[in-house]
Amino acid sequence: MFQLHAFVVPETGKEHVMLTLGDLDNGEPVLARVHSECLTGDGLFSQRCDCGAQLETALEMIAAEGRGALLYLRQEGRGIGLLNKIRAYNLQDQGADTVEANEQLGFPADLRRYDLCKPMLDHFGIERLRLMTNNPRKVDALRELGIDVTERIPLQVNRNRYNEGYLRTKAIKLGHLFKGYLVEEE
Ligand SMILES: Nc1nc2c(ncn2[C@@H]2O[C@H](COP(=O)(O)OP(=O)(O)OP(=O)(O)O)[C@@H](O)[C@H]2O)c(=O)[nH]1
Ligand SMILES: [Zn+2]
Repeated sequence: MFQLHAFVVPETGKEHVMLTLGDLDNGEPVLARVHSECLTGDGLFSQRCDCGAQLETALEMIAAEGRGALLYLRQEGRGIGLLNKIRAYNLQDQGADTVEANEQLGFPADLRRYDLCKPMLDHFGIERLRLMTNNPRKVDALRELGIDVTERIPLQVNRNRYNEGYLRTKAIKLGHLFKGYLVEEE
């Protein structure tokens, strides 16, 4: 049984969520997922990304350990918002990849920030994480905030014919670490 905690950032009014399970402030590194909002994948079962399956698997892994945390950050579409992500999907349907589509809309490839993770984790006395992610830039961003990421745990799920190109672009252009793509697992 997870506990849900809601946070609000006063400057933006954005509401974020943290799901927790077990005793988190005993000093042992916490199995954690820092997940960015994806309404289409997380809520509407879209198969063109890996978000929904990653969310489900992360929660299953935390449940299996009986201890962990999931930070659900409301930065849809790598920070460009839902409408712009749908515009980006349209451009991708016309041949652009996920990075080119962002650029054609006038955005950088990834606008996300992870600053708010620090006060959310501090609230529970969590200092060290075993982070479930394929994204080394996420690990770096958390470390720069002073969060001790003791381990990166791969979260490679839901590769299918609809998201093959998307996952490949993430490996080649965004540095994600996937087995079986250009960039091998370290
Ligand atoms: N702009 C844009 N955002 C996308 C696209 N596909 C998924 N997203 C968003 O990307 C975010 C998820 O990012 P990912 O790169 O899949 O994953 P990550 O969180 O950086 O890395 P992992 O921890 O390995 O999952 C969510 O906010 C999605 O809404 C896309 O084609 N364009
Ligand atoms: Zn997604």
